[in-house]
Amino acid sequence: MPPVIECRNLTHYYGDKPALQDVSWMLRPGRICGLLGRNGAGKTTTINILNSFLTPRSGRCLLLGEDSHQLTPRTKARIGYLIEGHIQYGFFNIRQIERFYSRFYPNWTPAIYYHLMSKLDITPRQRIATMSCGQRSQVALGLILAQNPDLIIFDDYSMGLDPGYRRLFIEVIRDYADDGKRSILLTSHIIQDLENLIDDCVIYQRGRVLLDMEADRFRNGFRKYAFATTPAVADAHDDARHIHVERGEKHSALYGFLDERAARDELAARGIPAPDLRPEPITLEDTFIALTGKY
Ligand SMILES: Nc1ncnc2c1ncn2[C@@H]1O[C@H](COP(=O)(O)OP(=O)(O)OP(=O)(O)O)[C@@H](O)[C@H]1O
Repeated sequence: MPPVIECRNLTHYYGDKPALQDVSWMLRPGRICGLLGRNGAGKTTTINILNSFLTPRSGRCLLLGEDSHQLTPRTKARIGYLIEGHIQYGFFNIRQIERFYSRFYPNWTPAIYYHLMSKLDITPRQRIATMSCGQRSQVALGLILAQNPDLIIFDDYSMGLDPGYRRLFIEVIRDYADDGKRSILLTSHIIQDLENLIDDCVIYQRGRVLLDMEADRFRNGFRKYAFATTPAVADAHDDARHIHVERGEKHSALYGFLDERAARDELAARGIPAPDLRPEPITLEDTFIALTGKY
């Protein structure tokens, strides 16, 4: 099966400042992919190329096999985007906007929309402009899901959502992709939300792909080992091998795709004694911070 999204050697500059440098990755059909990275890493630039707001300096993106800047109407109808700003038509209420949108989409499925709306604490006549930020996001989500797209791209869906709405959003997305036929790309800084959602992750760092792998390999393979700090311990970051040593006051840590034996060998090779080395549990967010840095 051909990829649903394919970014090929994307390079983009704003003036003479590089934002993306030779970035390549793909989203396979039926998968949920998290595009992650610290502030300014290049995620929105990529999304803007995908939705053809931006033309890259070089390289290209294919969406459902077509160039992202030359999508046919048929292919456009198979893609839903949730980008900042959500809904422009704030003067409608939820019923009016549903009727308005329904005319543009051949596969429109109102039940998906109204199911989600039934979970919101709003009155039927309430205008979208008077709803809270989180409620407007849910309306936007409902309007996208009702289009029944094969591919949905969410840029920073979590902005302004409280934990309850974030949870609802995640559950709705998971259910939507449950049949394994729809594909989803999302960006978010709330890494813990993605822990049990994403199948794949692509992590950017300063406009380059730092890591691109199945989330299970990432979740299960990346480990943290703690050991007592001694004078021999110094901070060290080997981005190419994804190995990091963090010196703490009393306890230090080694992070990497390493089993315990490889962790001992790694420290020994660095001249760091660690007789008390022990594995410690690690979350997806810890992993992200270990790989991309705290500051
Ligand atoms: N219109 C622009 N003009 C100049 N520089 C820009 C412009 N848009 C983005 N940049 C710069 O390009 C780099 C990548 O920005 P981008 O918005 O793609 O990052 P991001 O990963 O989406 O960040 P965030 O998580 O903070 O939204 C940043 O250094 C940013 O300052």
